[in-house]
Amino acid sequence: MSPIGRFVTFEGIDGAGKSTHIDWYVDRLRARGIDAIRSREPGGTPLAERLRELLLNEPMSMDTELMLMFAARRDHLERLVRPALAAGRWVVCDRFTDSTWAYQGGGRGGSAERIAWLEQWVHGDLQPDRTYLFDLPAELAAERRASARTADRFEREDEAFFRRVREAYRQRAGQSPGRFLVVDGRRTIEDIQKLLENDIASIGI
Ligand SMILES: Nc1ncnc2c1ncn2[C@@H]1O[C@H](COP(=O)(O)OP(=O)(O)OP(=O)(O)O)[C@@H](O)[C@H]1O
Ligand SMILES: Cc1cn([C@H]2C[C@H](O)[C@@H](COP(=O)(O)O)O2)c(=O)[nH]c1=O
Repeated sequence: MSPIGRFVTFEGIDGAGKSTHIDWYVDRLRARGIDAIRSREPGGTPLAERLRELLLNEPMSMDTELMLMFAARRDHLERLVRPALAAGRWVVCDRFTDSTWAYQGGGRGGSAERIAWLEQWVHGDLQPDRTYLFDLPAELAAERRASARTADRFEREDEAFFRRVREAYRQRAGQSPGRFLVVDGRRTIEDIQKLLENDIASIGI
C-alpha cells in the first residue's frame, strides 16, 4: 500500500517564530523515516517565487495583492503540493490560505466573500491536515522582527494591522479546532519543540 501524504502548514504574524521551527520540524519528520519537503507561500515554484518578489516589494492595490496571492498559490498547488501529496510525501508549508484570511481579510479588511470564492476556485476541498498557529502579541513580534532583518512591504505595516491579523488568525483557529494547534510563541524554543514533537505522533504515522 502506498504511503499517505500529509499537508502541514505553519502560520502566524511576522516574527511569531514559524521559520525558527519549520526546518527543525521537517528534520524530525525525516528522522522518523517520513519523506517530507518544506515549501512556502507565496512561493515554492519558480513562477510563484517571482510573484513573491513582487508581492513583498512592489506597491499594489489590495485587490491586486489578493489575486496575486491566489495566482501564486494555484501554481504552487499544481506543480508542487498536489503531485507531492499524490506521491505519498509530506508537504510542510510556511503559510497557506489561512494567511490570506488573516492578512488580506483581517489586516486589510478585504471581502470575506471574495476570499471564500477564490479559495474554493483555487483549491476546492484541499485543506491542510494540520496547522500550527504561532500566536504572539503584535508588540512582541515587532520587537523580534526589529532585531532580525530588513522589513518588507508587509512587515512595514503598523502594530494595529498586526493586531487585526492576529485576531483573524485566532478566529480561524476557533472555527477549525481539530485542524489547528495554537502554539504560544512566548514559550521557549525548547518547549515549543517538545510540543511539536508530541504532536507529530497524533497526525498519523
Ligand atoms: N520562542 C522563541 N523565543 C524567543 N525568540 C524567538 C522564539 N522563536 C523565534 N524567536 C526569534 O524571533 C525572531 C523571529 O522569528 P522567525 O523568523 O522564526 O519568525 P517568523 O514567524 O518566521 O517571521 P516571518 O513570518 O516574518 O518570516 C528570530 O530572531 C528568532 O530567533
Ligand atoms: C501566503 C500569504 C502571505 N502573506 C504575507 C505574510 C508575510 O508578511 C509575507 C510572506 O513573508 P514570510 O517571511 O514568508 O512570512 O506574505 C499574505 O499577506 N497573504 C498570504 O496569503
